[in-house]
Amino acid sequence: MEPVVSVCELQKHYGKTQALKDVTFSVRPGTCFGLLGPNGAGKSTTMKILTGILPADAGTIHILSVPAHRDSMPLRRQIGYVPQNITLYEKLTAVDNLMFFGELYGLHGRELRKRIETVLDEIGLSHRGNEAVETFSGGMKRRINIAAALLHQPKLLILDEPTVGIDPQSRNHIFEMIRALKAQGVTIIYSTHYMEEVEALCDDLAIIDQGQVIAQGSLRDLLSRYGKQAIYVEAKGFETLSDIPHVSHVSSQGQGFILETSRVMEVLSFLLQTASAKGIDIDVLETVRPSLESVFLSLTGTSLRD
Ligand SMILES: Nc1ncnc2c1ncn2[C@@H]1O[C@H](COP(=O)(O)OP(=O)(O)OP(=O)(O)O)[C@@H](O)[C@H]1O
Repeated sequence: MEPVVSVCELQKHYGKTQALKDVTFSVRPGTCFGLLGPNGAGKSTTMKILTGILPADAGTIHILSVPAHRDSMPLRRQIGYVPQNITLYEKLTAVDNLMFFGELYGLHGRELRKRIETVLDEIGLSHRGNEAVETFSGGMKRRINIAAALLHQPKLLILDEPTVGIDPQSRNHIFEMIRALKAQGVTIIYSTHYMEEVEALCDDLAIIDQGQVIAQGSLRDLLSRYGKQAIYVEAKGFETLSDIPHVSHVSSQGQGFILETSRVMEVLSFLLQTASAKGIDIDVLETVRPSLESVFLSLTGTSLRD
């Protein structure tokens, strides 16, 4: 199947800062594609170029098989974009805000009112539609922003870090809404620096760091290609166990340690035997499945949380 979005060798400078260096990726129809990277990696820049807000210095973009130009209005109407910063009129009600955004997309009258009802229901805020946005929590405002991007029923929804700084309830609503949209066939591009969000939502992803895509593929592929299996151990006196065979990396986590290894069974058996021989009490010993954290670490040598 033709990709919904294909981005090829995108480059962007801000003055002397090179924000994007040959960014290339493609997004399959009806999937949720994660753009994962730390602050300053180039996620927002990529999204702004995709939506036509910023020009690229070089590279090509095809959206729905059509070359995307900044002034291509018919194409832009197929895209819903939720920027990182909330853009709402605080004094207006949620419905009046949505009226304003709907009219920008060329919707009017009964059709617009119906769409407003539907999107408010989809984001779980029907009961607050007639209240001023200034009375809403940050998470509720973010949900209204998402609703605004959905009024014109885009085929492609682009969300730039939609869960930063919001409450867990709004985050759950956003997750549910993304899953429902995907089930309706909408293609989603979702940027985040939270790995657990990519693991929960995305089919495919590109890991972006310092303006470059350093890996991309399905979540399953990346985990099996780069993810490390590991063991978590909590034991008083564990530090006295040096030189555990087949362990490639040790890091502390909470009360215990994460030992990365490709030979889980051998390391488990070594730990049990040595602890018993040295009289060390093991409080917790469990295997840890490969995570995007370990993918990022093995690709960049640093943690995404640094
Ligand atoms: N308007 C601008 N002027 C100058 N430099 C910019 C501008 N916008 C972004 N940059 C720089 O470009 C690089 C990429 O920034 P971008 O905002 O795309 O990253 P990001 O991955 O979205 O990060 P964040 O999660 O912090 O939003 C960074 O080095 C940033 O400082």
